[in-house]
Amino acid sequence: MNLWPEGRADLRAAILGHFDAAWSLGRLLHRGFALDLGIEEDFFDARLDRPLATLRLLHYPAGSGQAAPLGAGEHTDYGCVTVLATDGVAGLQVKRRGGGWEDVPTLPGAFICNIGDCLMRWTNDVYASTPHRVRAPEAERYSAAFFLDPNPDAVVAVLPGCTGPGNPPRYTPITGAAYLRAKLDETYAHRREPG
Ligand SMILES: O=C(O)CCC(=O)C(=O)O
Ligand SMILES: [Fe+2]
Repeated sequence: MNLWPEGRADLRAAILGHFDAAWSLGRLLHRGFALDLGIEEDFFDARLDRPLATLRLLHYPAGSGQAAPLGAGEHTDYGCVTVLATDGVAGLQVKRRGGGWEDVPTLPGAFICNIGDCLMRWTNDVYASTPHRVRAPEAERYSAAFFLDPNPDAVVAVLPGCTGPGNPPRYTPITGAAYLRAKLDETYAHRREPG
């Protein structure tokens, strides 16, 4: 559900416009992924046309001197791909496969695109979701993260080119809706525990 501030129709239009643009970019990226994975270029189109997508608008207060060292702890995103726009204030770091954190540079006009856990599952770990975190920024920081999960009824089953002799599927097929529900249950399990 969207809650909009009153009297700011311009904000609503800008945010909905950004949502649509990020969604289009996400689908376009999937055309590239499909070509890379050796499947039909439009394979993901019909699986991302009613997606479980979220645009999260984030604000990090200036953090230097605060007790909490991080703006966001280490995590991977759940979905297929995340399209992130930032205001250019540094803070985001990605973890290299070999370990070690690296600052993500700001390129004016560019988005930061992260592979998420769902695409990792779909590709049988051929693509890896990127662990990342946000350092408490020196200055106030704004970002907008668009998370693209598949359609609720899309079946996320290991893609044909990502499995074969000696490389069995590591995951069972699951619908987009069941996948996201399981991820959210995992994340918020502590909230349901008694006490
Ligand atoms: O604010 C950022 O740069 C990243 C935010 C993020 O990783 C997330 O919301 O999942
Ligand atoms: Fe993230």
